[in-house]
Amino acid sequence: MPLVTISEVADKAFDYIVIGAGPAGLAAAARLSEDHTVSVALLEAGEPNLSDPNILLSAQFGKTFNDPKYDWAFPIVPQKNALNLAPGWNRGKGLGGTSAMNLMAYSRPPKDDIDAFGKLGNEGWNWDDYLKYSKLSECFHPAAPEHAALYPHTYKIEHHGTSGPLFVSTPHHVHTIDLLFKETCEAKGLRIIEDPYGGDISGMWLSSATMDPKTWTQSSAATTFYEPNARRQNFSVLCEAYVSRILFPDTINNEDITATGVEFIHGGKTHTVNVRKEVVLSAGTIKSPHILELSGIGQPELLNSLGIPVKVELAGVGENMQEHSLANFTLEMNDDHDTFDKLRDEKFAEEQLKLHDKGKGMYRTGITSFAYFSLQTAAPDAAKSIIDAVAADVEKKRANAPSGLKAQWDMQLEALRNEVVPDLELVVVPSYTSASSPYETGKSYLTMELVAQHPFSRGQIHAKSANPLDHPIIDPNVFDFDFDLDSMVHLMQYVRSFKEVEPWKSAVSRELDPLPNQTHEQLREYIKKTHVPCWHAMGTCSMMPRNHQGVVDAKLKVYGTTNLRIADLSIVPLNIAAHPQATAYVIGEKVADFITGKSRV
Ligand SMILES: Cc1cc2nc3c(=O)[nH]c(=O)nc-3n(C[C@H](O)[C@H](O)[C@H](O)COP(=O)(O)OP(=O)(O)OC[C@H]3O[C@@H](n4cnc5c(N)ncnc54)[C@H](O)[C@@H]3O)c2cc1C
Repeated sequence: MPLVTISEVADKAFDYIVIGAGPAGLAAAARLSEDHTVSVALLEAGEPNLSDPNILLSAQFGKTFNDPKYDWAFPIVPQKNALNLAPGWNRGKGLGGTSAMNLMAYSRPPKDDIDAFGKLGNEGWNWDDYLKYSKLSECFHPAAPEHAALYPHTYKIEHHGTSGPLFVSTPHHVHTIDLLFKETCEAKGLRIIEDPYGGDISGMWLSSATMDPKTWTQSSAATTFYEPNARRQNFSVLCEAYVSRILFPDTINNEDITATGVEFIHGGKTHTVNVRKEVVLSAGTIKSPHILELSGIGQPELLNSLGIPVKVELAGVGENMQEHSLANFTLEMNDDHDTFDKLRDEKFAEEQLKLHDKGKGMYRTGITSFAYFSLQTAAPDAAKSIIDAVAADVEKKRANAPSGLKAQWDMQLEALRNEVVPDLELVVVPSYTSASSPYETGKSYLTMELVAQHPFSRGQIHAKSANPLDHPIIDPNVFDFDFDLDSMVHLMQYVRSFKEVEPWKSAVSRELDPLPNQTHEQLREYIKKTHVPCWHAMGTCSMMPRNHQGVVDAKLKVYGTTNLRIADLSIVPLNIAAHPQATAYVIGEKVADFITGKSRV
């Protein structure tokens, strides 16, 4: 059914109600509505934003940032371990959720990271199962001949789905810089990965992107799971429907409670929609715990203090939040490369736009070069003492930590000692981002993004008040463990050592940010001052046993309820070494099977 109006939803009843149209929510809703005998309503707070060139056209990264039409732009609390700075959190609003504002990199985590979910007490969660579900969504396209001629693309077709609805293809890329990075990584002794989508990502590889290879436009959850199914009569999608809470009966006894419907705000008025079978909460890592708390599910002390009647006591709601922090390392290059910077020239950009209409030009460009490796690779001499230091820190913090967190930290320490599991990431962004030096026309720049993958620090997201329109209080608590900062400094020193080898040595003209020859201490300050979130927060409704401070069980059912599930990145209990959209799609695919009780893999 095309987008519906309020009169088709308010006071009506549906078999399933899904809250939030991100990759997980839309995948779940679309899969459930494949059964024509059931009715599915999806409520999304944002606008449809369909066919919007600000979203669809690639290589204009950041175009939708901080614009309230597309972005929640959540504020966070000042970070005490990072100079009290508070870099805001972008999150997508509208059909497609954050997949409609993301940078399109498509990556899967390493096998160990997914197997870790199972080890935390979640039966049925393991790499083999993850890969099968991931392939269900994927429609993989190898590199076009014009790209394959310039760069040695490799892939293993057995790692890919070829008949799913999500286009995954090799975008146009800055092959001169991708080759430079590849050869430098080889010179540094890193492995070159033939295909990183089979659970082994340790080394350098070229990424695919969620991009339609026919139109060279962004494949978001909206183009993947909404548009092709928009005519289904049993699939009702209402936009600008801001969910304020999930409804339960007023009187409760000691039994698990059953959601009767959902309350939402549309056009300034509060409405209700009733549910016959199940509610799926897919409002993302920030808003899902918020909606749970507004509905009376969470920590009783907090809910009482806000005047929200307690329906289910669940200590883990809004806790265990883990975000990747990112720091930039900007370089000026000697030679001319086709970097995004060229699009700063309006005339050139206009020409490229015309070319895009013909399936050509720079507006097809994606971010493609990645490398993942262990701490031991980046800092062979210091790794042991760094790991001993974080182990000692964990020991100090254990006394006050819940049991689930202790189990996570133990697993993280084990993974850190295992040189096969990647801890650190480099992303090559062919663009200028320096804050300390002015941009010079005609020059080519490159930014290495540095990201630590498995932070030990844990943050929180909690309701600020009982008013659903108030943003929740977000405290990522970055660098609470010194390890999270220190490992990034070692990563930066490792990247700096690239200049000791060819071809990097001859290709880079100078380091802009941070300035050259800075000490370890100066780099710490640089990272504290300039770090930004990598937009990968997870864990606020963690899937773990209830007595380990879990919020959902292995079938994503919220503890203490009979018919409320959560399907989005908030359920991931331990952060993964990956950009997470592929995982959000997997969660949406899986929840549909949990609900129907029929496995499609
Ligand atoms: C700027 C940016 C760049 C990124 N780049 C990449 C990348 O290149 N590759 C990658 O893999 N990942 C990337 N990510 C991350 C990835 O896009 C997200 O992790 C993923 O979309 C999360 O999916 P989700 O379904 O959990 O939640 P979301 O995609 O966040 O979806 C949640 C949806 O719920 C809606 N919602 C929230 N509250 C309410 C409410 N009260 N009522 C109704 N609806 C509500 C939201 O509007 C949204 O549509 C990026 C993220 C950002 C912010």
